[in-house]
Amino acid sequence: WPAYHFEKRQSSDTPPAQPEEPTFEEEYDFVIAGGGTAGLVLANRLTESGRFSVLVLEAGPSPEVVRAYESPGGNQFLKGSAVDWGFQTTPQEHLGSRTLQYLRGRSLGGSSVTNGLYYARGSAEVYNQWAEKGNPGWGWDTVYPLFVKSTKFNPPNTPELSAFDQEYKTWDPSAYGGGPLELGFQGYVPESTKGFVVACSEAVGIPIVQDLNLGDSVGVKHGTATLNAALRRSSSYDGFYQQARNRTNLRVLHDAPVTGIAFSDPSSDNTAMNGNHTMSENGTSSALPKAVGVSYIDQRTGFVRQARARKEVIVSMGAFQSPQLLMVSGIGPQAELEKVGVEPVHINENVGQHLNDHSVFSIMARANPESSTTEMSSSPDNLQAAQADFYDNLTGPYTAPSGITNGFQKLSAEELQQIGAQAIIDAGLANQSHIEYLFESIWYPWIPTPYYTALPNESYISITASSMVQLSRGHIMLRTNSMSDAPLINPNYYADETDGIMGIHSFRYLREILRHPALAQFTVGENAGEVSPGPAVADDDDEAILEYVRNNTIPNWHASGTVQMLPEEDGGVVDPRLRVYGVEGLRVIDCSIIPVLPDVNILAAVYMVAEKGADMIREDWGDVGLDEKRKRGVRH
Ligand SMILES: Cc1cc2nc3c(=O)[nH]c(=O)nc-3n(C[C@H](O)[C@H](O)[C@H](O)COP(=O)(O)OP(=O)(O)OC[C@H]3O[C@@H](n4cnc5c(N)ncnc54)[C@H](O)[C@@H]3O)c2cc1C
Repeated sequence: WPAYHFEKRQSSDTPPAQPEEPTFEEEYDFVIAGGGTAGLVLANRLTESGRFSVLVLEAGPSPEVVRAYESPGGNQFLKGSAVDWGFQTTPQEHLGSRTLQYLRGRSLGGSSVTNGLYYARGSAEVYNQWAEKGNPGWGWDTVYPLFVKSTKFNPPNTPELSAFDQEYKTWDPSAYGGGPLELGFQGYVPESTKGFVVACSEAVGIPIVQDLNLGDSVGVKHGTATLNAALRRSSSYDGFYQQARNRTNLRVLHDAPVTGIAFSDPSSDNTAMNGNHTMSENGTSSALPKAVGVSYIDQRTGFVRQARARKEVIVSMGAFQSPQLLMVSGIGPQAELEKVGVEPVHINENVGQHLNDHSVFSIMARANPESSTTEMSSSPDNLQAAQADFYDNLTGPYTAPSGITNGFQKLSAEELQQIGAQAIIDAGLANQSHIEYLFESIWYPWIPTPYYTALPNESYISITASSMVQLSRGHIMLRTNSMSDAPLINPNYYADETDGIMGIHSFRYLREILRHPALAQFTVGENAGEVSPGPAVADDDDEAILEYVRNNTIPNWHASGTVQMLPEEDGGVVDPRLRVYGVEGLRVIDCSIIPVLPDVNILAAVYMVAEKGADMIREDWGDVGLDEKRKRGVRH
């Protein structure tokens, strides 16, 4: 087992280093920058065989500083907490210049610790497109076993299943394996949720299906959640990290933000931060600069440290900070690097570009208190009672997030053409689901709406639409050359006209779902209880509908594509083995590499990307035969 160098290599009797030469205090085979969803999957898989040493550097704390993360009902307390980055977008040109809060997990486990708990894989067609666009080995048939491998399904443990449970809490056991990520169903389900499922089916024609995780993403059913059998969140921290944490070849540091990547320079024998100079590890010269380590701040001591990666640096800092780290380290668009005075290592105009995301907007309706979970959060007493129910008996509304029952609708080619959305067909997005409908048993989202003010003595439900074929693209740009400053985040929602067409169309479908008697029976007042927008927006007034959509849009939190896996000439930053173009020894493995957004929420895809990334790294470094070892019962 290779020894680590935890101590400073230099002592008083060694000659001082050249000024531009980093002092690597530690050495590992792999250094992973970012201990989030993907980062901790990699940490687990790369230390599994015992052949490699791995350092994970995570900017945020342990998630246990915000214990609300573990309970489904505690989800409402995470935004703005110590485990959220507190990002804001730039003013959104097509949303009335609104600045949006953009949530991102900031702890070990990253956004898998703070997300909405919904788990689904999307359509086979999407992954087949990943492959067709120049990424062999990423088609559905190849990646499906990796989805299975990472997950384990927990059947509901309620002794007597309700009618709803029996009808809609369904799953196909063959779609899940014995992996560290646990899946199951939320506990408490308000009756209105069933109304939503039936309304999706009868009003909009979305089929009720047994399972959405088999490669066909069209359908509606009760959602699969990242919950364990005790209804606690299963994140990459709870699953992948806990399984691996005692391995002696894994070192995980939280409160350790990465500040830059060190590169070797093939034309020189030195190593420097930001790619100025260096030599490769074994002294051989290479045609390309090689990532040889990272710098980071150890926040427990306040000291800046530098860790050497003998084999590779892996960046897993998510859609905003992965491209930011590449850029401040010298890989990015020329103008962007020049703007902040970063010396280039490799100019690639695609870094930070092509930001692809889903956004949502909702309509809200007054509801019977028992059909909603509004009351749970309406007073400290109510919340304490709900928490007691959860922690003492595992019952009550705190056993559920506010909503993870979603329906996915596919529009026919004729319908897309008829509404003026030919661009979606042209973009190759005809054979997948097009609109996601989400049910929330509360007022959602939490932003103020100019149409109605939620009142403390009323209960609400909300139904939400999200286009799964959004064509607008945004970007990430640098504010400064420091990782301490948040990047400029511009998702650019509704820049593309077709997104507006889809918004108007899905608004009308939302109303049809709400007005269907199966759901309307749980509402209070006229117009199926609709208070936002209510009568201010007529069914046939496209302009007013679009205005409403623009006023109520927030992110669906699926930012991706800023370090796309595509040929460089087609907009790519990483190749099909997730290696960054133009340099050696550097991969990016997280949501930022996704080249075509899945037609669903993207957590499952991120776990799959990390599983595949780990497989490829092990293959490239000769760590094969793992399955053989498993068969022989070798344990690590
Ligand atoms: C509020 C919210 C709700 C969501 N809901 C759902 C859902 O219900 N279902 C679903 O499928 N998807 C959902 N998503 C999306 C999904 O959770 C994310 O796409 C996915 O978790 C991203 O994984 P990642 O590994 O790419 O990034 P992350 O998990 O965000 O990990 C990146 C990590 O890098 C760390 N980092 C950043 N900068 C540095 C630095 N300088 N040094 C060291 N570390 C750094 C971060 O702190 C973080 O831990 C949601 C996301 C959010 C934010």
